[in-house]
Amino acid sequence: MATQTTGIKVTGPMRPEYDTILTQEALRFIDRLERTFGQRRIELLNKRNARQKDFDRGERPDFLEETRKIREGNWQIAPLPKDLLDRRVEITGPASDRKMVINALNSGAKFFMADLEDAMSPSWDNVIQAQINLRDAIRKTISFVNEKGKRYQLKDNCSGLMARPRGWHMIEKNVRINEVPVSGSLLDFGLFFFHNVRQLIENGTAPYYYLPKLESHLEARLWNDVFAYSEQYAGIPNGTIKATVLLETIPAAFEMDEILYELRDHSAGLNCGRWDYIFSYIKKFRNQKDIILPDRSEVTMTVPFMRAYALLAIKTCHRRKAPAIGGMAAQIPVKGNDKLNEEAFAKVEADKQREANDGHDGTWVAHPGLVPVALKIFDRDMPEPNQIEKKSLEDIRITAEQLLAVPVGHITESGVRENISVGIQYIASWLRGNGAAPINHLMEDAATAEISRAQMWQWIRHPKGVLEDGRKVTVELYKQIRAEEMQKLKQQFGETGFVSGKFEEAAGLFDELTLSDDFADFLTLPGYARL
Ligand SMILES: CC(=O)SCCNC(=O)CCNC(=O)[C@H](O)C(C)(C)COP(=O)(O)OP(=O)(O)OC[C@H]1O[C@@H](n2cnc3c(N)ncnc32)[C@H](O)[C@@H]1OP(=O)(O)O
Ligand SMILES: O=CC(=O)O
Ligand SMILES: [Mg+2]
Repeated sequence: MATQTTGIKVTGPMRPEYDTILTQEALRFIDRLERTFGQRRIELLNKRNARQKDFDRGERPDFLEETRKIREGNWQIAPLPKDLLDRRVEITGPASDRKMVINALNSGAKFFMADLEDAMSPSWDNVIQAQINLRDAIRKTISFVNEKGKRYQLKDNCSGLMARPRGWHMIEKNVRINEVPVSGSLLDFGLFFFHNVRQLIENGTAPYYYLPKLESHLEARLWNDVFAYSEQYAGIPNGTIKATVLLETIPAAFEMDEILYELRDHSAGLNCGRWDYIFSYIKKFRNQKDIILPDRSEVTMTVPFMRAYALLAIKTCHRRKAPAIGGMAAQIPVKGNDKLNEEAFAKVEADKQREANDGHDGTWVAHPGLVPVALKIFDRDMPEPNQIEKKSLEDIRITAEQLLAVPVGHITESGVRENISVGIQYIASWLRGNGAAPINHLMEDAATAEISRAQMWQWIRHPKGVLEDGRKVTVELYKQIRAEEMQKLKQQFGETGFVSGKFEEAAGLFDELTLSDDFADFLTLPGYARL
């Protein structure tokens, strides 16, 4: 690989093994990426801000006139490599948790999406431990011994691997060039690529990624250019890297074709990231007087705007011969309560059944116990490796109005309580270094917590933020319910657990996110300053 002296510096602590990831050569590559692409990243983030101002003035997104030719053209993505043809079940989990990485790869899922994004709190130790874990997993040397002496290692036939780097908005403050933090996305992508590209190719696969939170095809173009540059740097053919874009923001829903087109040499399709998508709907339209969402529990995949987006993703992908992967049901197994457990499994099953019927080519699960549930449905209803040829959805037409349709529903006191309590509990977990948390028997990650805090912000300020019993959601009501919910948490966790669990700190951040008139783009931005 090329050499060049650099001004890149690691300012985070170096613990055992960190020097095997943060090598001079790897840092040189990150330096090249940052110097080549860093400025474009900032410009694209500025474009997001400008677009938000349009939405705040009442504008609604629509399909772009300037890219009509791409939407109407007859092109396809490059043929998929053999191991990406069948993705019927993918399991996800934080890449920093060594035991979980092994369990995920042994789970029977086709792929493990190793998360360096919303299921992983980006503490320095998590960021580097994740890279150590993935490097060892790819070389099949990974092992783990738990407190009882149980040894974990990989089975012979384990899942394929995909990595999800942080989104374009995140920085890595512990690696700097001329004192300026590098992009979290480029660091995560780059370290994984640098250390594993050769080994992955030797294993008969390649570097595969999931790309989160894209808001436009120009952001996809930036990723594509990063991929092409990296392939050249490593001396491997263009198109070796493959990436699945998480279709999880409202503006991106209007640019599905364009995103696939930009990445056509590197595309492995789209995934319906439902939780961020709901968050994006609230965030983008938070200042529009006719748009408001009901309780989080009522915004399911069957409400019209969510349904429209999933169907459009399948239709668009299949027209371009790309896979359309489904999303994550929040239910996880419930230990020690058969009835609740059965209900949770039934909900996941219904979700996966809907996805298979609609034409998705595979789906996500949050827990190894759910792999068989999703497998059973896709094995039965998708005997072929995918449904790209079978489900064109040609007769379905999705309009801009359908993508934006405001769902009807209720805002309730229990919805307010749940948002406050779950939001604070999740942020506390995140501040403790754990970005995926089971709360009230549901999987919570940064995206689900974003919904909770964004709803509170909007309900307080929006004229229609009124409870079904007629009370307006106000700052006073928020403060009263927050105090009551904090009291409950104190009782539940005890005085010591409450203090060590960082609940006060989390509530402070939740207050800031809810009460400040400036809506924070992501909770992980002020959160990261506290890590
Ligand atoms: C909106 C989005 O971005 S979705 C994608 C991001 N979200 C995620 O990736 C969440 C992934 N899921 C998880 O992290 C976990 O399942 C949680 C946090 C929700 C629940 O975790 P736990 O409470 O530890 O689950 P539980 O106690 O049932 O674990 C039982 C076993 O399953 C394993 N396990 C649980 N979830 C996973 C997983 N996703 N991958 C691999 N193994 C897992 C545990 O390691 C544990 O193993 P052990 O029996 O060998 O000790
Ligand atoms: O990343 C997945 C989501 O639902 O958000
Ligand atoms: Mg997401």
